[in-house]
Amino acid sequence: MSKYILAIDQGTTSSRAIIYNSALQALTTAQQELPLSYPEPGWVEQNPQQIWQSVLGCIKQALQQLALKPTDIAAIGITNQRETTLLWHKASGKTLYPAIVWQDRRTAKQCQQLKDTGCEPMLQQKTGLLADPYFSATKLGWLLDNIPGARALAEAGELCFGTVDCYLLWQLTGGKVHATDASNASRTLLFNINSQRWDDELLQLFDIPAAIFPQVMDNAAHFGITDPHILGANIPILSMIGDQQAALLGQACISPGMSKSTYGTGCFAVVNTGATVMLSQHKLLSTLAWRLEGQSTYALEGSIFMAGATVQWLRDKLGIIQQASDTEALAQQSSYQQTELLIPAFTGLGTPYWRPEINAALFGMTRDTGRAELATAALCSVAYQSRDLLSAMLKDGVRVDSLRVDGGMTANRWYLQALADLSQTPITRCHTTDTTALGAAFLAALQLGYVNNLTDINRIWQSGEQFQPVLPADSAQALYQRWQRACKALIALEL
Ligand SMILES: Nc1ncnc2c1ncn2[C@@H]1O[C@H](COP(=O)(O)OP(=O)(O)O)[C@@H](O)[C@H]1O
Ligand SMILES: O=P(O)(O)OC[C@H](O)CO
Repeated sequence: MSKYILAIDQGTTSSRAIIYNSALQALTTAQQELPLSYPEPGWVEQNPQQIWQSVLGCIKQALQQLALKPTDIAAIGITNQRETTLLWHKASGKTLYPAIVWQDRRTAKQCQQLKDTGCEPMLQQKTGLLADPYFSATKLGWLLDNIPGARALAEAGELCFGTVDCYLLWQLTGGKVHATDASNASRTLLFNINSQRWDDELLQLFDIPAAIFPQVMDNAAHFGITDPHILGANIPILSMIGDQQAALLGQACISPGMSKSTYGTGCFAVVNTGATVMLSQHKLLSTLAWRLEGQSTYALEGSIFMAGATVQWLRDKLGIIQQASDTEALAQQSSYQQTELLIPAFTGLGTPYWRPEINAALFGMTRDTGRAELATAALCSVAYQSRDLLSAMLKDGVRVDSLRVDGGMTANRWYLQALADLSQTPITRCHTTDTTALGAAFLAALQLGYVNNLTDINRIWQSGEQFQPVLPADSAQALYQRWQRACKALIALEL
């Protein structure tokens, strides 16, 4: 009998396929890096075919690594980078344009207009989100307005809109299923998280025809079966969930008040708020954590656009490191007290600033500034931004006493100590950095009946290393105040 679960984790910089046994132990991982392109300042795109082919390649490689046949897989679960927007022809499956990636801020002006015309409170009330180019709505509007003929085709019902989960489902089912899940839908700025529907008033506001929208399903459901031409078997797809919500589940944050922070390309701190939507007064996002059997669990989220991506910038643009892990040894040669301070607003600033038009800046350079100081500034910038998120949560009445962390950047022990020190918060690393895939696999297991309910995740989650703050609180406070002054100065510059 087939009993393995295959989780697809389609992240911003890489795709992964992980095969789990029925006890949800990860047996093998296959991974492929994915490039991003930056065709104009502020634009971030990805090739949809490359996304799909990398996923397919990883699935085949993972099966090969365990010498399994596709028929050995009982179910597939999908988790993905969220908000990234695709538009394709219903008949051919051909995309009309590259995927517009979540970090893209080409629609900053439209979002400013929404703010100027006083729409933001209504947007927040309906969707839990804010008027920012991060979300899918204005990206989709841009596609319809800028690709010749797209709007007419959309109105005629000949196009499909989808985020990456939806696009992968379409590909895996051979173009038979156009569906998304509630957690991904909740990141589009078009989905009403109270009524759990695509919102007509929002579709009108953003001028988007209803005909292009996918069906919205629970996070554990029968989404479809794989086309046998693709993998050589009919495998059911039984879960889909946005990567940050998947990590919340994979980190066993299933009770209200529990929180995690994932450090991949960006950083996303998410706290479970239970069955009620909690609207932030301090620029956090309210989002759907998951919907199971029609019952929604909500979350509060703080989003940082450049976490591990800042480390990639050191590698790919400055060329001062060979690989991301080199930052650890470099940072050991400097200290938090260094004068250099990096504000990595390479794709604008997210929570709590929401300033898509701001660019990055490096303050406090001296003649001695070198590789070590730049690496330290990069790592500390992610810790300071994390403190921004935790402070916003505290102002909203949510105290994070200790934080569960995961994601590629948490392989860096120096960074995790800096995070504990600069945020003055005890940090617990999960036994696996792949909590995202685990969340998706767990939901597929729930649908298969391998686990009974969400509390079973507590049997699977294991604590890894812990990091306690050792920097005195007043020193951390002084450093953080310097960070805040620098952010304020950069925003005030309006260059
Ligand atoms: N040892 C390390 N130190 C700092 N950053 C790291 C380290 N290892 C990986 N990273 C960063 O983690 C990110 C990859 O993490 P991952 O969780 O795979 O991201 P994503 O899912 O967004 O593609 C990269 O941006 C990389 O720079
Ligand atoms: O690629 P990640 O893991 O940084 O996640 C991207 C987020 O889903 C964007 O909202």
